[in-house]
Amino acid sequence: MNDGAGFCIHALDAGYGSRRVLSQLSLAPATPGSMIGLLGPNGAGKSTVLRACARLLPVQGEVRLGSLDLLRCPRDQHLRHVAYLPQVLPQASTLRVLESIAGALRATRPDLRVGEREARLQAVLTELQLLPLALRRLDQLSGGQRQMVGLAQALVRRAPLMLLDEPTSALDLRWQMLTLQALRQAARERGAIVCVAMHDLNLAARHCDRLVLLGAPGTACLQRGAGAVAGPPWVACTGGLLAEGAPDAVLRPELLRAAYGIEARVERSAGQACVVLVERALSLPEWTGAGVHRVDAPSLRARRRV
Ligand SMILES: Nc1ncnc2c1ncn2[C@@H]1O[C@H](COP(=O)(O)OP(=O)(O)OP(=O)(O)O)[C@@H](O)[C@H]1O
Repeated sequence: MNDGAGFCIHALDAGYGSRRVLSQLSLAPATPGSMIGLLGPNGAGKSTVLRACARLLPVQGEVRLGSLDLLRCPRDQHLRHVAYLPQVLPQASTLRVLESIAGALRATRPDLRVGEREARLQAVLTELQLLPLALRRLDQLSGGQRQMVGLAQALVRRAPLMLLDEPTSALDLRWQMLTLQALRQAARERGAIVCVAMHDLNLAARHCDRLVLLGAPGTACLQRGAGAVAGPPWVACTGGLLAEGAPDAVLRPELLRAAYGIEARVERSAGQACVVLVERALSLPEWTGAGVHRVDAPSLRARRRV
């Protein structure tokens, strides 16, 4: 399915009305079969990157999958190539799990024969161990169970590019592991490119080939200057791309401090994966220094009057 096409984001601008969230964001190209973890604190813009690539926001810049221009290609082409899983859980409707996954596949791949659709449905339910829930109604599932159904709706499409927004946020440890194994498998066996926003740094370190770390807008950050490839020397900047590269190049105490405002140690597991141990949250002045946006009481009152 994937013709060897890399995923590129170049000079991407995106935001909401007059609020600019991403400014000239460029990332190193991702190769087929790779898994990229999108990291950063709340509000850094991870969802905005994914929504921009899913064409859910007005954006400027370039997003390509090989030769395909994902921002301007016909909608059906985009649907065929990109599976997007939003942060919100599938709606708690009276649909059965099986119907909701089948419906997602039918809507996005009407070209597939019935037999192929059935085979994919069976495969995804088996892989995610969802068979016991197949005939249950969505409005009678727990939050984590519905999150797994959302993941199944995305996986069943077998798109060459998968964009997933915190797919493990509501899951227990076993389902977290099953989810990441299924994504890894999609990358390894089908050559899919998987881009996943996450808050669990240790899961990201263990499963992703490459990490992209975004900083909170309005905070003082460190960046390697133009290109922001992970590694010193760091220079001051505000928000945006802090670092990208292999997990051990990105998960470094000074970068975690700049991005999240935490003091952390980074150690190695027996399998040599990075393990982040958070010691404490920094106070705002410690974290942001002079870069913090302060809103004093008079200016807040003045804004309320407008
Ligand atoms: N619909 C919206 N309208 C206006 N501003 C928005 C909207 N959605 C998000 N934002 C703002 O855009 C910025 C980036 O938000 P985004 O949801 O991309 O962050 P995130 O990194 O995914 O955060 P989180 O980890 O909390 O999900 C934030 O400052 C947020 O307040």
